[in-house]
Amino acid sequence: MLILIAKTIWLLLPAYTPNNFAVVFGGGTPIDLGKNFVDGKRILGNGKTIRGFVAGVSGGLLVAHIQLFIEKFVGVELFSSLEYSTFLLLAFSLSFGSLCGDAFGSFIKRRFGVERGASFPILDQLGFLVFALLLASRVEGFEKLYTSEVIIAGLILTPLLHLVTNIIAYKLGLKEVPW
Ligand SMILES: CC(C)=CCC/C(C)=C/CC/C(C)=C/CC/C(C)=C/COC[C@@H](COP(=O)(O)O)OC/C=C(\C)CC/C=C(\C)CC/C=C(\C)CCC=C(C)C
Ligand SMILES: Nc1ccn([C@@H]2O[C@H](COP(=O)(O)OP(=O)(O)OP(=O)(O)O)[C@@H](O)[C@H]2O)c(=O)n1
Ligand SMILES: [Mg+2]
Repeated sequence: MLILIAKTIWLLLPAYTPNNFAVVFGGGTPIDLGKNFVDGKRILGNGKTIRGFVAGVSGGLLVAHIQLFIEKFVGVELFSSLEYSTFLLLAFSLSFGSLCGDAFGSFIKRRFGVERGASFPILDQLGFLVFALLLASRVEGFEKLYTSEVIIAGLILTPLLHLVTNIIAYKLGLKEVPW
């Protein structure tokens, strides 16, 4: 069970850490350039910035490469079981998909009139992961690594990890809210 948990977190880190890097390095021009949707509300809001998106995807790719190095060092064969080009596509799909899912979550929250920064349970905790996995599922060899056990474990673990890391971020003064 512990192996499955560690394997799941390991395999999902390239989808998790973009959110962390976005918090740390985000800010500046919003992705929606401050514009409103047809309903008169912001498209995404000020919580989704271009710098946060770019830093987040880059951070996810960086973490994935550190993981690849660690795997080769300790002799674990997960990401390192893939051709490098396939690994790169998988890491990019997870990172890019994660922040696209995060942005889509913001789009939905704005449509419901939920203020930027307000909590929207389930969507906040899982939206990014669903997008990341959907995009990554198109990559050859995905199902070899992301088995149904890993995906189910990820869907259960992620809300808990999301809560814990948001509380850590709030305590570190990186976020105004602990969610
Ligand atoms: C390279 C390797 C091997 C590991 C690097 C992992 C890494 C860089 C972890 C840092 C993640 C962390 C704990 C950050 C805390 C402070 C911080 C910057 C938080 C900011 O993010 C908060 C929040 C923002 O998301 P939001 O926009 O949706 O509100 O982040 C959301 C959290 C998630 C999406 C899930 C995050 C979960 C993790 C990053 C997993 C944490 C890793 C462990 C508990 C260690 C387990 C590792 C192994 C090998 C089993
Ligand atoms: N593409 C992104 C995603 C996140 N962030 C930064 O990370 C913080 C936390 O992200 P999140 O909780 O997803 O955004 P919220 O501020 O809660 O905005 P929303 O209500 O739209 O989710 C954001 O405030 C923002 O500073 C960013 O700059 N760019
Ligand atoms: Mg939020």
